[in-house]
Amino acid sequence: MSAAPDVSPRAWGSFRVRLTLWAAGLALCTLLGVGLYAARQATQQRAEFVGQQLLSSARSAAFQLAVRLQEREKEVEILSRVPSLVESRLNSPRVLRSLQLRKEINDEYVWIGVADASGRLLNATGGRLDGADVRQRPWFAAGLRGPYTGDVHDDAQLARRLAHEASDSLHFIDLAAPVRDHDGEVRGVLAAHVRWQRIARTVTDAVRGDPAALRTEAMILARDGTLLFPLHAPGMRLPEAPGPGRFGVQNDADGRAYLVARAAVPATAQSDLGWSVVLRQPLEVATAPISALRDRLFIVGLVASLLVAALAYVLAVRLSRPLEQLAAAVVAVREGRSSAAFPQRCGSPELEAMTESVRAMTESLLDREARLEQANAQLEQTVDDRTRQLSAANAELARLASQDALTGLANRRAFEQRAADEEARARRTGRGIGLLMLDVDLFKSVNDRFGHSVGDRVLQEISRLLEASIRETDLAARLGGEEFAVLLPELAGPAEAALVAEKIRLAVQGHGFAEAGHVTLSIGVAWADGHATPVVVALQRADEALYAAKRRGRNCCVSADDSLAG
Ligand SMILES: Nc1nc2c(ncn2[C@@H]2O[C@H](COP(=O)(O)OP(=O)(O)OP(=O)(O)O)[C@@H](O)[C@H]2O)c(=O)[nH]1
Repeated sequence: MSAAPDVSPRAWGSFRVRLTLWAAGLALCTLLGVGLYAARQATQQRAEFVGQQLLSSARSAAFQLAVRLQEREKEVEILSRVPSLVESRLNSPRVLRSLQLRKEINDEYVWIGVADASGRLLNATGGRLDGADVRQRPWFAAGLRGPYTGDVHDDAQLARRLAHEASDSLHFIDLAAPVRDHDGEVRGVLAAHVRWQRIARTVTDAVRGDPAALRTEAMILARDGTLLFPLHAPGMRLPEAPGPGRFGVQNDADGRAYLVARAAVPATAQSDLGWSVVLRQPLEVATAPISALRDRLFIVGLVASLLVAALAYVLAVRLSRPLEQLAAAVVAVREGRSSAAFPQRCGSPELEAMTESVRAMTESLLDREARLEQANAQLEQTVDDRTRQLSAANAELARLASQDALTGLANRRAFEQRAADEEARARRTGRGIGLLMLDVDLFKSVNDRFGHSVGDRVLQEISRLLEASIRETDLAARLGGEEFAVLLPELAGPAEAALVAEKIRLAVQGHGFAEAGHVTLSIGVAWADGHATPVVVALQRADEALYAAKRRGRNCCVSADDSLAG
């Protein structure tokens, strides 16, 4: 037999909690899934947008850097053609004055000097380099041929001589232009060293002005990809920097992700150094608005999930309550309680249909059970009746088995049974049993004269006389035909038995039979004490005494002892 289902409140509570958790979890997963997908898309678009902005800023910074460099190139080229340099001696104070004025106008120049065509420095701002041999300087050889712009280089010796010690001040750009006389003959070379830091700062200034460039780093790369600016890590290379005019996402050596945009610095009128400006911004900064949006979406999703959970709980309660009532009603029916109450309102047609079906099924089962109980009760009543009838029939059978049909007296079998019982009692009590054997005298003639039926009625009347003559504790029996016997238990002695016999004889003798007149009895009397004379023997003796009475002329009582004596 299968176990009954658990319909306890705990089970229903678990159902509600599970439904609520499923709904909340589903809502949270859906919202998070959609939110994360949307945030991912928005992050990509934001990165694209910011990348374009960075690229645009990089292009602008590269252009400004080119303009700045070109301005310096133009200044040196113009300075090489001023009248003082064309006309005066290159080592004259006038030339020095022109150089110094030029340097004072723009502090990007760290040094301006002029060398003669043989490579000897004749005049220079600061005066410390005068007379120096500059033939090995790249700017000198190039400056003899035409305007020259050298790439960024460090010059510790120059810096020391100019009393510059900061590392970012050790880097310079060399500009040079030939100094010609009116005939166009080269007289010397004008050279200027520009502080690279000042030139390069153009790109940071350009980026700093962009409010969107939060935590944006500006860099300048040489043609070979090495870092020219800033100079805190000279010689550094950006890993997989995008090509000029492009942007992308890169990780630095520490694994931090950056949006990187690279723009080529346009060539100036006299130089093409192959620089490029690189701007990079941490990806997390670039996509910070999306991250904030994602966080807000997460909170909104969480709140929405809680709302969905609350709604799901209300729904679960509404769904489970009628089911709970239905289950309780079914349990009440199963336990035979009369308090089974089916839910009245279920909230949905399906549940109401199911409730109605269960109610109808229950009523049908209860009706069948009642009818079965009624049938059982009827069956039990019938069985009881039949048992009673059977008991009565058995009792009747027992009675018939122990009773003489004609006279209603005990029959031989009942007499012998009773005699055996009394014999056992006599052995215990020591009181004897009187036994009488009786026979109707000349009964054949009664039959012959009045008919057999009159004879029967005579036998019946004699039986009543016998019963009337003895105690209730005595027993009269018809042994067969016209022969009777009487058992007289608990007598004091054989004399008492003889007295009873005589009493019976007199009663029959004195009785007037309606149809047959007078009838007499012959009676044999014997005594049983349960020890020396058992009942069987006493009956034998009584029978013999009866025959003795017959022989003496009938209508008399003969005791066994007398008969033996006679
Ligand atoms: N009506 C009637 N007669 C019976 C019944 N049983 C035995 N008898 C008759 O009783 C008679 C007995 O006769 P007997 O044995 O000759 O004895 P008796 O005529 O009584 O003579 P004694 O006993 O010598 O005095 C028989 O005629 C039996 O038919 C009975 O149940 N009813």
